Amino acid sequence: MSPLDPPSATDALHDRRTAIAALGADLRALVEAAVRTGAPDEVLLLAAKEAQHLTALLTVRPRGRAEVPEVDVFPGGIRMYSPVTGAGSPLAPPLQIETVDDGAVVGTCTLGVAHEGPPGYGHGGVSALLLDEVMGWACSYAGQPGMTIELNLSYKRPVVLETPLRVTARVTERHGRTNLVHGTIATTAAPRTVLVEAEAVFFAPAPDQARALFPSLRDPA
Ligand SMILES: CCCCCCCCCCCCCC(=O)SCCNC(=O)CCNC(=O)[C@H](O)C(C)(C)COP(=O)(O)OP(=O)(O)OC[C@H]1O[C@@H](n2cnc3c(N)ncnc32)[C@H](O)[C@@H]1OP(=O)(O)O
Repeated sequence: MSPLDPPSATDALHDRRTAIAALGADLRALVEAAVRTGAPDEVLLLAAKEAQHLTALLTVRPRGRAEVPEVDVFPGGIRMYSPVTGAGSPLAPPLQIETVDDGAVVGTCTLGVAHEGPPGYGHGGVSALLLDEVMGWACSYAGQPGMTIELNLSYKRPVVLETPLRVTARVTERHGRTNLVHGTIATTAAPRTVLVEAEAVFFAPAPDQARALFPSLRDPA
């Protein structure tokens, strides 16, 4: 099975993922509203109280720092709370891994004002986040899920907010457990005009290293 194919889910798992995604979508709308609001101070203070109430509501059986959520398929699969692809994460655009195009992994997303760097444009660190993720997927797709050990970016043109983006990555060379990966960000409307280009090195940990790094995984090998 390709790491891009979602595994079949039970009804309970499907329902849980659906509920997580619903909360994530509303939290993202809330974050975007919060960074754009012109509401008066008293409304901000009222919203802060409501946010405290929501935090208390959700602070029930929180998972441990390194615990892999039951709803996830790790590595190389669904990660509901990923800050990049996670449908349940208020931090994620979220980026959708859509297709494998001639050996390259392609993801799409649209950045909001919450991801702003220069006014009207995406933060350079957010571009790095998107590329790092899709480049990691390219390694998984090539059969070696790994961790980034080097990431170099060239920012050629600013990344416009509220514009559908296309992030691509492909493994260009493999040396043992090390993969060299090339990635780009463009708009979906002009996929040949590269806005950001990246070269990265990923390392696929050996089974012993993976066990030490991810002790909560059942079979990291
Ligand atoms: C189950 C597996 C799961 C995989 C994870 C899926 C994540 C999915 C999430 C995706 C999210 C997106 C992705 C993320 O966000 S990943 C998060 C960001 N990345 C990290 O946190 C990685 C931090 N680094 C490490 O933990 C260790 O370095 C690792 C574990 C990777 C290797 O450990 P260690 O160093 O002890 O192993 P080794 O001594 O055998 O070296 C191995 C080779 O690597 C070379 N080298 C090492 N470091 C560097 C460096 N800085 N620059 C250049 N090269 C470096 C080294 O020379 C050697 O090469 P060679 O001599 O063989 O040629």
